[in-house]
Amino acid sequence: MTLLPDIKAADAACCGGGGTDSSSNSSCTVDSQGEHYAGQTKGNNPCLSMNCCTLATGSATSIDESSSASASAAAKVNNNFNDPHNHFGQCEPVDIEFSDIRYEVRKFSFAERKFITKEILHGLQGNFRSGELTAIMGPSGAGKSTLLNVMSGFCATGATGNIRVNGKSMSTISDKFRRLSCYIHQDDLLRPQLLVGEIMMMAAHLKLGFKVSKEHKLNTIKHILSLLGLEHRYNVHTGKLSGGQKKRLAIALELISNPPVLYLDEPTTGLDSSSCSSCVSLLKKLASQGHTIVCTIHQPSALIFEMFDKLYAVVDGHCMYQGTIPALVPFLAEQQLVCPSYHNPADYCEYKIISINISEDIKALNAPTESLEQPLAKATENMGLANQMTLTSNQNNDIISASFLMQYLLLMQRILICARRNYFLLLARIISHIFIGVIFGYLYMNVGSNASSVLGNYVYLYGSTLLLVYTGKMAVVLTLPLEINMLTREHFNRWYKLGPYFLSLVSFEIPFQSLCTALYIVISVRLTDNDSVDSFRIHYFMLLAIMASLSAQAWGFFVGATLPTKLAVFLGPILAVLFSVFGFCTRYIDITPMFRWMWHLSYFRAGFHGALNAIYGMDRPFLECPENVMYCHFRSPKVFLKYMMISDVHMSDCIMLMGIVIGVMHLLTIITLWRKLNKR
Ligand SMILES: Nc1ncnc2c1ncn2[C@@H]1O[C@H](COP(=O)(O)OP(=O)(O)OP(=O)(O)O)[C@@H](O)[C@H]1O
Repeated sequence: MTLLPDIKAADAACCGGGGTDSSSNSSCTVDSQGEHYAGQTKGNNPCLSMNCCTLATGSATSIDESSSASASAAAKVNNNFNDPHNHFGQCEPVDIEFSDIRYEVRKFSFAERKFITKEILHGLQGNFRSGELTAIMGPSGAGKSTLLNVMSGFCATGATGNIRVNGKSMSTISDKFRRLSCYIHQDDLLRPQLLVGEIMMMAAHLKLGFKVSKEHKLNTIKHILSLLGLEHRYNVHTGKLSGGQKKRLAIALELISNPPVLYLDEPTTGLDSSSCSSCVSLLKKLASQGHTIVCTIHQPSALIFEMFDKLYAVVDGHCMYQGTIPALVPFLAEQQLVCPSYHNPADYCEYKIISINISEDIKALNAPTESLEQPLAKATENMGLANQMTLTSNQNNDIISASFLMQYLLLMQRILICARRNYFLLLARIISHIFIGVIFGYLYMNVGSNASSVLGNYVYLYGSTLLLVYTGKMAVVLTLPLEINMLTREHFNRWYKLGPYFLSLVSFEIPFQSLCTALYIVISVRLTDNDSVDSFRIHYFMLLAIMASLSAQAWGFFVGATLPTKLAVFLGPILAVLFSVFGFCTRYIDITPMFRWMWHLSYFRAGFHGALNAIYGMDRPFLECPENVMYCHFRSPKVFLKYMMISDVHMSDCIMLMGIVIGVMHLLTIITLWRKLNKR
C-alpha cells in the first residue's frame, strides 16, 4: 500500500484553504439512517468529484428527518446564536500555524538501566484557523491528546517546534499565548455540591473580575447555558447531571471568558448521538463566530463528521491527512483507498490509517501539508524560548480577572458552600474527636489531680498528642491528591492563582482542625480532672495540642502534594510514628548522635514535652497524695519532669519549633504545588 501525502494538493484544492464551507461544494446525500453516504459526482474539483461516499452539507440544519433529535438540538443551537439578546461576543480571529512539532518523553528504563527517550510526535505541521472546527482523529495511542497538550501549552517540556499565532512566533508557555486559549480535558471534573448556576457565576466572577456587572455576567451565563441546552439545569447540583450535561457544563465554564481558541479532548466521548450532535453543533457555531476550535474525536458518526470543517488525522505521531472533510474521500481514493459506498468515511479513514505502515508510507508526510499563507520559520528552538508577540485588539486582553483578595474570597465561599452541603465528613471529624475525648476521659478518669496517677496522666497526655497528630495529618493527607486534577485544570485555564487557592484551603482547615482539637481537650481535660489546676496551664496545653495538630496537618498537606496517593496514605502515618518516638520514653542521651537532629526537629516531641511542661512544669506546687495510697513517688512535679529528663523544656522553644514547622511545611507545599502546576 502506498499512501502519498498529497495533502497540499488536496487541501489547496479544497475550496481555497482555510475557512471553507463544505456545504457549498459537496453534492451529497445522507441515506435513511443518516449515517451512510451515497451518490457520486464527477468533476475536476476534488471537492466535487468524490469517487465513493460523498458528504452531506456542513450545515447543522440540513440533516434529514431520520436524525430529528440531533437536528432539533442543532437547530436550537442555531436559534440561540441568532438570538438578538446574545450576550456572548464575537471574538478576534486567531490563526495558529505550527511546524516541526516534536514531543519526546524521557523515562528511566530499569531493564536497560538508562534513560530512554521516546519521540511521540514526529515533526507535525499544519494549521488551525479562526472560524474553523478542526477534528483531530487517529487510532488510540496515535498522539492526538499529546498534540493537543503541546498546542495548548499544557505540555512544553520535551516539546520543540514553531508555533505562529496570526503570523508571529509565540511561546506556548507565555502568558499571552495562554490567554488565547482554554483547554477542556476529557474528564469533566466538577464539584458535585455546587449548583450549575453557582459554579457558572463563580467562574464568571473569577474569570471576568468585578469590573463586569453582575447583570452582564448573569445574562452571559444564561445565554451560554441556553446555547448548551442547560438552562433548565440552572438550579441542579452538578453531581446530578448526566455525563453529557457534565461535558457541556465543562465547556460552558470555559466559554465564560470567550477564549478565541478552544481545545477539547474528546468532548463527545460517552455522549448519546443527540447530545453528541448538539455538542458538535455548538462547537461549529462557536467556530462560525470566529473561534478557532480544535478537538480530538473518536469514530464520529457520518452526521457528526460532516459538521467539522477540517480533519487533522494523526497516526503514530505523524500527520496522515490535513484538509477539509469533503476532500478526504478523494484523497484516500487517490491513494488507492476507495471508500465503499454506504460507508462512513470517518470509520473508513480511522480503520485504514491503523493499517498503514508508518515507516514506509508516512515518512514523506513531514513535508509541508498545506500552503500556509506565510512560510514557517525553521523550527529548531524550544517552544519555551520562542519569541513572544503582542496580540493587538484581542478582547481577551481586556478582561481583568478577579484580584488576589477576591479570588481568595470566592474560593473560600466555594469551600464553605461545599462544606455546608457535604457536611458528613466534617461532622464525622467533630464527632470522632468528641467521642475519643469521652473514651480517653473515662479511661484516664481523675488522673490529673493527684500524685498517685502521674504516670497515668503522662500516658493520657502522650495518647492525646498522638491522637491529635494523627487526626491532623490524616484528615488532609488526601485533600491535595483528590483536588490536584481539578486544581491543575482550573489553574491552567486561568481561573485563579495558586496563592488564593492554597490560602483558602488552609483558612478553612486550620480553624476546623483547631476546633476539633479544642473540643477534644475540653472534654478529656474535664474528665481526667486536669482542669483542677490553674487555668493558664490548660490554656497552654490547649495551645500546644492545637499547634502539634496543625504541624501534623501541614505535614499532611506536604505529603499529599508530594507523593502519589497510595504512597501518601502509606507514608503519612509512618512519618507520624517516626517523629512520635522522639517524644515518648526516649531520652535524649539514649539517641544515637546521628539521629539527634530528629529529636530537635520533632514537632511531636515539642508538642508532647510542651504539654507535660504546661501541666507539671512552671513551678507547679506539690501534688496531693490520696489518703488511701501509702506512697506517691511523684508528689513533686519537678522530680517527675527531672525523672523524665524534660525539666529543661522551654515553652517558647516548643511553640517556636511548631510554628516554624507549620510555616516551612506550608511553604514547601506551595512550592511543590507550584512546580507541579507550572511543570509543562
Ligand atoms: N508521558 C508519557 N510517557 C510515556 N509515553 C507517553 C507519555 N504521554 C504519551 N505517551 C505515549 O504516547 C502515545 C500517544 O499518547 P496519546 O495519549 O497522545 O494518544 P491518543 O491518540 O490521544 O490516544 P487515545 O485516543 O487512546 O486517547 C501513546 O503511546 C502513549 O503511551
